Amino acid sequence: MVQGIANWNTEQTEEWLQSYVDDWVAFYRKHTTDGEVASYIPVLQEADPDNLGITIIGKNGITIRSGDDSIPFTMQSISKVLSFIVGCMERGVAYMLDRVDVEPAGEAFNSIIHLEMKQVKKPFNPLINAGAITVTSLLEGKTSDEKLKPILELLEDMLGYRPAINVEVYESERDSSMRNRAIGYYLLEVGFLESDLNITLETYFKQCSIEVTMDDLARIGMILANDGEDPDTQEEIIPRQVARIAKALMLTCGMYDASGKFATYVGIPAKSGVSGGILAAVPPRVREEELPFLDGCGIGVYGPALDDKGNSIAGIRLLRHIAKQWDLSIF
Ligand SMILES: NC(=O)CC[C@H](N)C(=O)O
Repeated sequence: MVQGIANWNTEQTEEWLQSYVDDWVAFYRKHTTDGEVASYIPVLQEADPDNLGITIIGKNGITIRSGDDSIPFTMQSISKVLSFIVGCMERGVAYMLDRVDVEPAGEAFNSIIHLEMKQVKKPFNPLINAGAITVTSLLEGKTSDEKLKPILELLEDMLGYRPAINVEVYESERDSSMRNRAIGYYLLEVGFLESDLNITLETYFKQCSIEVTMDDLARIGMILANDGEDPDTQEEIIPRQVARIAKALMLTCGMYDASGKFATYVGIPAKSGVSGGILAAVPPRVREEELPFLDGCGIGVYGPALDDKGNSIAGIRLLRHIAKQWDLSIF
């Protein structure tokens, strides 16, 4: 560690961190060839598999951006964190947790088997498709646009602008997602849905198609890391209890059936999506004095080449490296 860094100003610190991150992104970009872009939603196949980038937003406005940092992409499964948060804000935590469990499923994100085989009373968790579709059905509003509005408003509160829905991606998923329809029909049959199935699925496909950038994910991550408070304004955007449950879910279920490995080797609450995005929140804790500015930082990653679980292959390796180098694991 560099002597005296604790006394550096923001600019010096940024420069120092930036040089490391640039090297690491250049190195891990080569790893993108080990993965493949998602193809089951046809439009996602158009992404450039070589892309890799990261934004870190930390204390005192410290911002590190590296790699392909301005490419917009759709949230996909990352939106499940937001719909769950909005559900808790609208209905209350107890109402939501009565209807969706908080246990890792240990199956693929779009699995249906665990619902049937174990005859469960509620879906395993809000971050797999069965749970997320159930959560979407619990949101207030009669139309998909009414259900979606509070999600977009929450994003606007965090980001300072209201993100748009990528209509091409929405239509592509809507017209190809037989499996999500199958999950939806199963949920309907067992009585888990509280809204019309078609409206629920329409909302779910739209929330997955909300377009963001790595900077946006890093800001959301920073607010979650700080228990729902925007550290710049001290404003509470997400109730503390809800933000903490969201982080617990991200840590235990956020990377699908690779969540255990991610917790072990990276140790940061995170949520991925099949577009290649990763949202990560680094909760503050007592650290070596030299790196205080990374306490409570948010990280956004984009790398559309995925591993066989549906997580950004180079993105995960990059995060693992950064977490190790900078001691970011919460454990
Ligand atoms: N893992 C994901 O990102 C999945 C989201 C995608 N929209 C789906 O439902 O299949």
